[in-house]
Amino acid sequence: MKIAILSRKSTLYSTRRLRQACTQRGHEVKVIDYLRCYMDITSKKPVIRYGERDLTNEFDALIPRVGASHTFYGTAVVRQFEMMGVFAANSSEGISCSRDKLRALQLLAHEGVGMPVTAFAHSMKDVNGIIKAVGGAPLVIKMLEGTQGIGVVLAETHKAAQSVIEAFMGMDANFLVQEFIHEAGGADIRALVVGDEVVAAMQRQAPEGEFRSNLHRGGSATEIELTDEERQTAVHAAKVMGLGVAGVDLLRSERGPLVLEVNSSPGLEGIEKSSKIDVADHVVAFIERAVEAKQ
Ligand SMILES: Nc1ncnc2c1ncn2[C@@H]1O[C@H](COP(=O)(O)OP(=O)(O)OP(=O)(O)O)[C@@H](O)[C@H]1O
Ligand SMILES: [Mg+2]
Ligand SMILES: [Mg+2]
Repeated sequence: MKIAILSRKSTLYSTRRLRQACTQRGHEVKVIDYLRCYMDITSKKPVIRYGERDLTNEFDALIPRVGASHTFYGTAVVRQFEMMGVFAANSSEGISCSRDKLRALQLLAHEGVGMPVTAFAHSMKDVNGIIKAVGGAPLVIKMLEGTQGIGVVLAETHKAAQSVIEAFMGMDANFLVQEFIHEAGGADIRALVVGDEVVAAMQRQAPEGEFRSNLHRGGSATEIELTDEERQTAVHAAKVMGLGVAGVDLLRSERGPLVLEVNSSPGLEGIEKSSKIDVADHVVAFIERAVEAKQ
């Protein structure tokens, strides 16, 4: 097969590993900077160009690695390839869906995927209302644009919750308010879903005195064995988002696994190193099966 990896940089760990896996499994592979793809969307036959090159009939399959800051353009490029009949490991729909965090959580909840009790509001008049909706303090407040744990705040008292929520509202920031899962103990689980199964998992543990387990906040990754329920929850969440490849973040709670979010371009470095599993190989094998089933 001819496979395109849509990525801004061929030197990134995940991009490198995916490229290696394609080659090792006997495929031709090219890394394409999706921000340099341009398209004629008006012609009857979709066209996609990359500098001087016409990519229109070049590839059988696509591995999108669209960065969070380029969702809009990146998904347009993926959509253009899809309209040319190219199989995408993650569809443009799936990527868009998971990137809109609020919408994603609403869909997951609707499909019965467990998650911390989550609420959002717009008006200052409803501050006490949303605090009550999630069961009162302690609670977690998250800015929707945040990443790597930045913009995630633990408010331990009602007063603290009120003032942080009012401050976010005053800045016109988009945020949600969430029940604090105390028993997670500063740890979360990343489950890497490929197709219908969890192929690798890791636990991330926050350092002493911190509740956020993000590796960028000093968290540490270790191997972990998931329960059947955790596996099923992760696979179900990826399915609801419509993603073939997904990093599903879970908390362990007294009422079972709770999903925090679903990532469409999960990083491979932390998880491959801590689990010692060749995740990239699983991704390419999944693409082979999907393309074969389509023919
Ligand atoms: N409701 C919660 N109860 C307990 N701990 C939580 C809760 N929500 C988040 N955490 C902890 O805080 C960390 C960061 O939260 P979250 O993953 O939601 O935001 P983020 O990492 O900034 O966003 P992104 O994953 O998109 O980069 C989680 O990994 C988890 O350890
Ligand atoms: Mg996170
Ligand atoms: Mg994330």
